Amino acid sequence: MTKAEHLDSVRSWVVWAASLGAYLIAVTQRTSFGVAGLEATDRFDATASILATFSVVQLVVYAGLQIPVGILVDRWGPRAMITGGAALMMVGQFLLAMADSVASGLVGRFFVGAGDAMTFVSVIRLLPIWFSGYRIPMLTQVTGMIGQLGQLLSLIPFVALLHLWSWTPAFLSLAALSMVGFALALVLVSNGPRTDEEPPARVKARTLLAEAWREPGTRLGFWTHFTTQFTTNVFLLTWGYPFLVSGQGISPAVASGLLSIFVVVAMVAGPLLGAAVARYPHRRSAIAFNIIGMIALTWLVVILWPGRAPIWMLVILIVCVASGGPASMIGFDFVRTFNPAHVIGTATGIVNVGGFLAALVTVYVVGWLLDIQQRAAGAGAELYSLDAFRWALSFQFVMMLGGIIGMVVTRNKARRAMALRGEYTPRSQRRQGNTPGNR
Ligand SMILES: NCCCC[C@H](N)C(=O)NCC(=O)O
Repeated sequence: MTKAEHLDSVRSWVVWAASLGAYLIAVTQRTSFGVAGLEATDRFDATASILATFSVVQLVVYAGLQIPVGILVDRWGPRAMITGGAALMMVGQFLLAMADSVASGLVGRFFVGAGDAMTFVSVIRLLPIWFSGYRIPMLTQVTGMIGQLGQLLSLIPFVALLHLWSWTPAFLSLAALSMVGFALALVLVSNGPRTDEEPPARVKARTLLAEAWREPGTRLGFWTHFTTQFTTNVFLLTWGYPFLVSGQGISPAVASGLLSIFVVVAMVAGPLLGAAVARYPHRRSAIAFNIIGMIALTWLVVILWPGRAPIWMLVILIVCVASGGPASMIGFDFVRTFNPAHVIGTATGIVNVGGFLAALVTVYVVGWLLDIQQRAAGAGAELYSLDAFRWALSFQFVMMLGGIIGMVVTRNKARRAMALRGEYTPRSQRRQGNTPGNR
């Protein structure tokens, strides 16, 4: 069979580069409020919990919109969603630039979270439209990896502008940056040539969702994303820094250095995993299980370590936890290979909820476990003691176990479905040689 002419063409690379630019800009918008925490405290006269509300609103909006966004990507195509997302982020940052009360600031952040939620799923949806299958695992990894560099735009030029020009002009420049993302998507991104596989225009959202969810490969992707990604988010978004500084007694400067290992691991592990998945597509779940095993084992060692763990052990822990981010992209590869083209957006949205949902639950429960231990210990007890962290962070094992059970059950279902289609032969029935292997 000859491949379609548009696949892997110059146009494909242009579309990918433009959509990647729009995603990188979305990550900049996503991370900009986090680096403006002190200025936000002044501007809104806010307490720590009000400040945290801004992040929670954004995360809840992001996770809550993944499935509707996935359905809309399948209905309207990725281009409309990326341009729409950039427009919403532009409005959100403009509102935030002008906001002088917590309520108006939260409305701005709501728009930013909504626009951000529309971008990643759409960019991932473009890959099977424009590229041959063997390239997609690597491009998926590189998309995730380069997109995360948007965080550097927040950390360096945006922080500089904030100090140089103050709140309103700095956030207005972010609104202008979203305009660049909007123009890139409008001019250079295309949904590709029409194919016979496109659904009738008015297919019901419920039908798309049911079709995507019924496919065990989608649920395998969801549980893979859920289990691999959440420890990374929990560490980076909330509990890693206090655990290192207050629990393990590491200095703030060294703790920040340790957190930067996440960027290095993403850069190295992303392409390695992309190459491994492309070369051994039938071993994707085994790769994910191995990474989850390494994360669980290193957490167990650190939690059971008598006293404070040595720094080399903390480095090993962070390297393993950080590899969960790139490993989570395997979830999207399951979506691509198990689903028909017209539900890939919806299925990608479902999968992308996994890691963020697990992180939200874990962040909350770990905080609650720290609080109740402090209350139980009586007045004056330390909130962030090492022993309190040991118990609280052990909750991650519960989530990991739940995720692993989900992965095993859905993998077996996916294999059974494939066996019925003649695409998979169980190990026990495999004769040497040419039988389809496992997923
Ligand atoms: N190199 C790590 C990239 C992790 C990306 C992550 N798995 C993900 O799902 N991201 C969604 C997003 O919107 O950024």
